[in-house]
Amino acid sequence: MTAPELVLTSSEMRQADRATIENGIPGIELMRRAGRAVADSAEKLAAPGDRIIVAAGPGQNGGDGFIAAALLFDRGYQVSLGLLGTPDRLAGDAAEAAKGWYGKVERVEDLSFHGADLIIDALFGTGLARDLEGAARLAVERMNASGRPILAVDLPSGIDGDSGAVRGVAVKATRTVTFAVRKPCHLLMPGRAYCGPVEVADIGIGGDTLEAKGGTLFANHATLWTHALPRPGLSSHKYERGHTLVASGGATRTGAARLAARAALRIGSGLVTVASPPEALGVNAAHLTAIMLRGCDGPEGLNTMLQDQRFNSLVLGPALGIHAGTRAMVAVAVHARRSLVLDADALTSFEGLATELHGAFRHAPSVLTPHDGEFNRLFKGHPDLVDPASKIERVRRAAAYTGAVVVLKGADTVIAAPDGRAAINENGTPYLATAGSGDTLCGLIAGLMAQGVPAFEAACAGVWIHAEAGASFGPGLIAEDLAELVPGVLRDLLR
Ligand SMILES: NC(=O)C1=CN([C@@H]2O[C@H](COP(=O)(O)OP(=O)(O)OC[C@H]3O[C@@H](n4cnc5c(N)ncnc54)[C@H](O)[C@@H]3O)[C@@H](O)[C@H]2O)[C@@H](O)CC1
Ligand SMILES: [K+]
Repeated sequence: MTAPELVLTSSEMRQADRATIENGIPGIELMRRAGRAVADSAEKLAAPGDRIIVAAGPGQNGGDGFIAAALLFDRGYQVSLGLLGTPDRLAGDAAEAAKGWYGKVERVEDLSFHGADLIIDALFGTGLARDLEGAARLAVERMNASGRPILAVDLPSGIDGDSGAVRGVAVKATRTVTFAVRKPCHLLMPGRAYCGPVEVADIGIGGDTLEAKGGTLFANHATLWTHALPRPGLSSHKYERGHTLVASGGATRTGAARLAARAALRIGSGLVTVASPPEALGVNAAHLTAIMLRGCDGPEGLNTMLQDQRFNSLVLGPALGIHAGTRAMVAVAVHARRSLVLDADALTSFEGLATELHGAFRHAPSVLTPHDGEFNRLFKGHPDLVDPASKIERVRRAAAYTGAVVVLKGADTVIAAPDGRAAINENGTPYLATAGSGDTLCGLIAGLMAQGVPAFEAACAGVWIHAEAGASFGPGLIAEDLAELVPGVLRDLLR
C-alpha cells in the first residue's frame, strides 16, 4: 500500500537536511542535486538555445539557482543570472555553488525579464523571514509584470513556506520544483494558487529521516485513511454498522438535518434517525423514507433518547438555532459520550464561551467542523487560537484546546487531531460553496464514526469524499446531489 504523503514545515525540513548532512551527504551535494532538479524541470519549459534568466537570492535558494544556471548553460541555453545583494555576501554552500557559475553575475535590479523564454525564481525559499521590500519587492513585481513563464525554486519567492501567506508580494509561478516533500505552502491558500503544478524532486533525503523529523502533517489523500474505511462483509448486519442520530431544527428549518441524515445513510451508517422537535414532525415525516423519525423535545428529549445505547453517533448544529437550548443539547451529547459532530449553530451558540468547551470532547470521538467565521466567533478572546498566521497551527491548537478533531473548512480545509496529527485537503472545488454543503459533510463524518471509523480518519475521509463528490458533479451542484454522488466515490475507493 502507498504510504501517506508527508508534508514538512520549513524547520522540520531544515532538520531533515541537517540529519542527512550528518549522515554523510555534504550540504553542497544536496544543493547540486537540488540545482540539477531545477535544471531538469526548466528543460520541460524551454528548449536548448532559449534564453533563461535566473534571479538568485542571498541564501541557499540562490545557491540552487547558481547550480541550475551553470548546468543549463552547459546544456546549450543562453543563461543570464542576476543576484539580489552582492556576491561577497554569499556564504557556505551558496558561495561554493556560485564558484561554479563562470558567467557574469549581474545585479537583479539590472535584469530585463521581458526577453526571457523562461525565468527561474531562486530569490527566496524556506528562509524567507520578513515581508518583501525595496529591491526584492521590485524584482518580484518586475518578474510578474513580464508575463514570461516562471519556474519557482522550492517555492514562489514571497510566499511563506509554513502558512502559504503572501509576504507583501509573491512570484506568480508557472511551475514549482521542490525537494524531498511538499511544504505547507504548496497546499495552503493562497500559496497553492501561486505555485502552479508542483514537482517534488528526490534529492536523496531518506524516507526514515523525513518521517523522524516530520511525521505529523499529511496531504489528505486516501492513503491516509483508506485502511480505516468500513468494508461490509457478507454476514454484516445493519445493526453492526451503527445508528446515526441527527437533530433537526424547528418546523421551518428542517432541511439541514435531512441533508446530514441522507449523507450518513449513503456513507454506510446502518440506520439513521432524525430527532425532530414535535412541531416539525409533520414536515420531516413528509420528506423521509429510509431514514427514521422520532420526536425529541430539546435537551431533555435528547437525554431520554440517548438512554438507548444503540444511537452511537450524533450530529448537532445544522439549523438548530443559536441559543442556550442548543448549548444544553451539546452538554447532553458530551455527557452521553457518543461519537459527535458539531457544526454551525452548535458552534456559534458558544460564541465567546469557548472556555466551556475546554477539554470537553476528550472522552469520546468528537469532530467540530467550523468555517473561518464560525471558528473566529467560537474562539473569540483566545488570541493563541485565532492569531497564528498558519492555518495548521490554528487548527492544531483548537484541537488540543477542545479535545476534539477540528475541521477548519475552506478551499484548503485543514483537519487536526488533539494528538497533533494534521492533514491539508486539496481536492476541494468552488462548487462546494453551496447552501447545505456543510450539513452533508457533517453527515458523512458522523456516518463513518457510526461504523467505528476513528474521529481523525472519519473527518479526513469525510472531507475528501465530500470534495470528490462535488468535483465529480461540477457546475450546477446543489447540496441534495452530494449524498447521491457518494456511492460512486466509495466504489472507486473500495475497489
Ligand atoms: N541543505 C539544505 O538545507 C538545502 C537547502 N536547499 C535550498 O535552501 C533553501 C533555504 O535556504 P536558506 O535557509 O538559506 O533560505 P533562503 O535562501 O530562502 O533565504 C534566506 C536568505 O534570504 C534573506 N532574507 C530572508 N527574508 C528576506 C526578505 N524578506 N528580504 C530580503 N532578504 C531576506 C536572509 O537574510 C538569508 O540571506 C531552500 O528553500 C532550498 O531552496 C536546497 O539547496 C537543498 C538542500
Ligand atoms: K524561490
